[in-house]
Amino acid sequence: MHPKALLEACADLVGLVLKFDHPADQVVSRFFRDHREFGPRERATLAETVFTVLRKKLLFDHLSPSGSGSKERRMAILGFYGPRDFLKSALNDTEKRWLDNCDAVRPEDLLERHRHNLPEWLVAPLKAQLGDQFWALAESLQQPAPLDLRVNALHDKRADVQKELALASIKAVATPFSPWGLRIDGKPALTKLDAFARGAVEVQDEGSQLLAMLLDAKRGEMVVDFCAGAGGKTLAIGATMRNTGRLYAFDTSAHRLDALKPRLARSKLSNVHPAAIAHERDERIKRLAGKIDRVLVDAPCSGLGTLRRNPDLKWRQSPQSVEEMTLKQTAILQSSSRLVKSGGRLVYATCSVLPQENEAIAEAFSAANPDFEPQEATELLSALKVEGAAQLGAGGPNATRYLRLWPHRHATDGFFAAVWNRK
Ligand SMILES: C[S@@+](CC[C@H](N)C(=O)[O-])C[C@H]1O[C@@H](n2cnc3c(N)ncnc32)[C@H](O)[C@@H]1O
Repeated sequence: MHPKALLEACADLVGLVLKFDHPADQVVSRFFRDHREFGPRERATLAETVFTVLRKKLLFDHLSPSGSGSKERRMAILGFYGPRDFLKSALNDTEKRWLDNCDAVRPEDLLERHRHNLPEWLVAPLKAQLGDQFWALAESLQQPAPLDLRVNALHDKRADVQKELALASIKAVATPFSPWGLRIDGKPALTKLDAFARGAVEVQDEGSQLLAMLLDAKRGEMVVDFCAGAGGKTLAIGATMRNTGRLYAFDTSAHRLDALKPRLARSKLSNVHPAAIAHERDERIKRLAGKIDRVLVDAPCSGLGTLRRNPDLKWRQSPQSVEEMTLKQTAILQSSSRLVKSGGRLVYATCSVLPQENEAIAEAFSAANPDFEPQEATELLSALKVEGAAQLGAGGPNATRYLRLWPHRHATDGFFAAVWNRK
């Protein structure tokens, strides 16, 4: 495709995404459905360009007024994903000079907000937690996330799948913490691979894999994945149960559970029972009260730990939306805890980096429920032979109690987990 046409398409898509009417990944998918003319490479350019614009929006808002053409076009030029000479062949002389001037701006001459590209309300709680490390986090949140796979340990060995991928010219390295994970170079078309079709691999961030491990579900148990969504963690848990026992996958969104079905078919798991529930106090939950060995609550959250993948969230969330989320999280954790039988395990997890959605929810739950004994999450992972598990804790006074994963420290999304055993 001609560079000029591709840049124009990038500008159109930037314009659509910056309306913030819908999540960016949905806007991008819809654009591709409506424009079948783009091949895989052009799609990659389009998607990465808009995601770069979202990641560096404050910087680009600062640089773009000095340029010419529409705002969408200026933003698309600044965020363009591809070789500079290819981009320049789509620009007029004025735009080329402007881009050279923008490229020459030195980071040290920029204001802080143009370097971290985060909304102010998010900066304070992150600095309070991280101190100087805040800048390492801010930098990592402006990069694309790596592509992680989970090998279905029920049928395949990680080393074998790694060799199989190498034969398809896909370089994959073992993830440092999860024994099931492979980290891929680039973004190859995985769905065409036999390993994908037969359910040997699923796309899943290493951090999500560690959350599923923490539940430590065993053969023959009764287990609930309370907020199962499209079942990323459900599939990992079903495999640790060696396809035995009963694993309920609950979610209030039947639509999300529908996306679990083809994945379940590929995985060959037959112990998973997806069910849409009306809300966290659904009749089904009451009937199972006190009968479940292990419950995972992968709670709905702000998603602010996934900004590498969903950079629009930093512009779509607000202190109010986070506050509303915490009410939901408290209610869901309390209700789902009723399922846990005596001696059973409860895991609360989020992909947020905010203490309000994490430690605050866990501590309030512990205070209100003395029959649930907090466990040391990193010690549980050490016992499961996760190498370097001690590095996965929160640091400070709760060094081992909570799992706290960070993009800049662990190369995973930002995740939190708390674990209790019921007395
Ligand atoms: C973080 S996502 C789950 C992701 C999923 N566990 C995975 O690994 O792919 C949170 C899920 O909670 C669901 N949810 C929201 N409110 C709920 C409720 N009251 N009870 C159960 N699930 C709920 C949402 O529909 C969403 O799918």
